[in-house]
Amino acid sequence: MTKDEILELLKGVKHPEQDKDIVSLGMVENLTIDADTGAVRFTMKLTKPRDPMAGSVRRAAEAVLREATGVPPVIVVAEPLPPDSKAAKQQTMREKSRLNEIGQVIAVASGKGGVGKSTVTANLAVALAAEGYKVGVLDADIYGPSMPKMFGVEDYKPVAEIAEDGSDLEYIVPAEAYGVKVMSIGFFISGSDALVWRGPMATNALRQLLHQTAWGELDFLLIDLPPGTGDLHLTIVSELKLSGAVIVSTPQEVALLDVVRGIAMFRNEHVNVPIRGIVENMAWFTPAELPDNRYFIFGPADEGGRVAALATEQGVPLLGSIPLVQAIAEGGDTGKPIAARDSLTGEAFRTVARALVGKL
Ligand SMILES: Nc1ncnc2c1ncn2[C@@H]1O[C@H](COP(=O)(O)OP(=O)(O)OP(=O)(O)O)[C@@H](O)[C@H]1O
Repeated sequence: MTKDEILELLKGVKHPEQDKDIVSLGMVENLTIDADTGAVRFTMKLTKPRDPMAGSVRRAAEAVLREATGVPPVIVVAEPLPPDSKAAKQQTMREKSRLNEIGQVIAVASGKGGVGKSTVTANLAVALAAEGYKVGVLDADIYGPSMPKMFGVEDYKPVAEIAEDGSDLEYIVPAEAYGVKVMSIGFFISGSDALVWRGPMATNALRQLLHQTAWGELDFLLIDLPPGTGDLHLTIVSELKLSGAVIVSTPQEVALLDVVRGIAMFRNEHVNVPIRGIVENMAWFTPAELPDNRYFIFGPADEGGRVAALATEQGVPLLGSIPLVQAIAEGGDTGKPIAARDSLTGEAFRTVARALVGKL
C-alpha cells in the first residue's frame, strides 16, 4: 500500500471529542511503511496533554491498519510540547517572526461601550482595503465579538493549513470579506461563554489568534479591543506589540471622560503605545430624508465640538467625524459595511482611513 492509501484509511479514524479525523487534526506524523514487512509506523501527536481519548483513538487506528495490511502497526503516541520546553519556545519564536509580515498593528479602543468602536473598526478596515492596502481585522472583543456579523461571515468555520515555509506549523485560515481578512474570537466561542473568561484565559486565546492566523502579508492589522480600560486591557495591549492605537468616542461628556482614561492607558509607561488619533463617531444625526441637515444630539458643535477640543487638549490628532445615520447601523446588521459603498458616509470613513495613513 502507498502512503496516500494509508492516510486515506486513517481519515476513517475519528477523534470522538473533536469530531474530526486524526489526519485532519494533524495527529499523524512521520508516517513510514516497512519495505520488508509492510508494517505501518507513525507518530500519533496528541492535540492536548494527557488526552483521555488517546488510548481508544490509537486502538481504532491499529485495528484499521492491521485489517488493511495484515500486520500490526507501530504507533508511537507523542504528547504535545510542554509550554516551557526549548522546542516550544523555538516554535513561539517562529510564530512571532511571521508577524514581521504585518506592517502596522493598530488597536481600535474606546473607553466606553456602545460608542461604535466595532462599527468604526469594520468600516475603517474596508476603507483602507479600498485605498489599496492589504488589511486584516482581529476581533478581540471577548465581551461581544461582532466582526463576524458586521462582515457577514457568521457561518464561517475556521480551518487549519500547514505553513508553506517548511516549518510544518499549522495556521488558522481567516475569513475574507470586502478585501479584508477577518479572524474573530466569535468563531470559536458562543456569546455566553465569553463573559466568564478571565484575564489570562482571554489573553492566551488572543495571543494564539494573533500569532496562529495565516494573515499572510498585511499593511494593516486592526484589532477591535473590548471596551474599557481595566486590567484585561492593560495585559492585552502590552502583550500584543501594537504599533499604534485609535480611539473612538462620541461627543457625549460621559464618553469623553473615558477617552481620557483610554489615552492614559496607552501612555502608561509599561504600555507606551502611540495614539494615532481619535475618531468622533455619532458626531451629528442626519436623517435619510434630510441629507443636508445636521442635528448635534450628543454634544454641541461650537468651535469644532467637544471631541476636537479634547483631541487638542491631549495632543492627539482628530482623524475625522462620522455622523449617526441609519445606513451605518443597517450596514452593521446586514453584514455589508457602508464603507464598501460609494456614498457620502462611505467617503467619511475613507477620509478617516487616509488621515490615519497620513499619521503613520
Ligand atoms: N455612526 C453610526 N450611525 C448609526 N449607528 C451606529 C453608528 N455607529 C455605531 N452604530 C450602531 O450602534 C451600535 C453599537 O455600535 P458598535 O457595536 O460598533 O459599538 P461598540 O463601541 O463596538 O460596542 P461594544 O464595544 O460595547 O461592543 C450598533 O448597533 C451600531 O450599528
